[in-house]
Amino acid sequence: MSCLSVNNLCCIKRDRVLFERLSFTVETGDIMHIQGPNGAGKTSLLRILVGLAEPDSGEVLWQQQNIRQVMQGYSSQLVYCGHKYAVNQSLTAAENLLYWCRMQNVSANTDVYPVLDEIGLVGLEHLPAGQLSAGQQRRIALARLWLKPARLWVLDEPFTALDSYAIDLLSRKMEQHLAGQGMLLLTSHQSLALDHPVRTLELEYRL
Ligand SMILES: Nc1ncnc2c1ncn2[C@@H]1O[C@H](COP(=O)(O)OP(=O)(O)OP(=O)(O)O)[C@@H](O)[C@H]1O
Repeated sequence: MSCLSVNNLCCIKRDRVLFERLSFTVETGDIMHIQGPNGAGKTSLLRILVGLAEPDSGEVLWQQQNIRQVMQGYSSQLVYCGHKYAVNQSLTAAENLLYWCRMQNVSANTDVYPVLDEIGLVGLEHLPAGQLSAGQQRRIALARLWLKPARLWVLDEPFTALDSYAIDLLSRKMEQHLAGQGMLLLTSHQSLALDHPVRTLELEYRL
């Protein structure tokens, strides 16, 4: 049984059809790398897949049910990191993560400091996120993957702004997630260096 099924999706923005009749399934242990030129519709697709946007037609099913009908259960099994950091600039890294954990119903006892240590933010934890570099802010956003147990990760350009250490750390984290029966959909303009077979979905830029 497919965990995620995408059936006949169509997305139109400003009279331009980004994609139509798009169908695929994602099973346990699958990683799908969504590729395509700037403006092809990759972010638009991810936003539909996580329920932040509606398709013009078609449907997204989670365990055979439309995500609209099972949004609460679906969200509990999902971590979405958009291409913007979604990090509050006035809060520290730890405050951002604790706030996010509360929003996501992740255990109130969650200790974010071991995660900050693992992702290389110790020593910076007292600074507001707005005073951190782009790569450091990206690390805060990606720390969510360490904090919430979720079967499905949907990541929009997760490697952007990361240095080689952080790219390697995230790549190993992705491999662990997939080996543990997780699923991953991501966009990336960079090629992936993962010890796991990668499926690709190419979106064309349609005029
Ligand atoms: N809210 C919106 N209103 C109108 N047009 C939009 C909106 N969001 C996206 N678009 C348009 O949809 C097209 C696809 O955008 P999208 O962000 O999905 O592309 P992408 O493939 O993710 O690009 P990139 O590789 O640059 O991140 C673009 O032409 C964009 O201008």
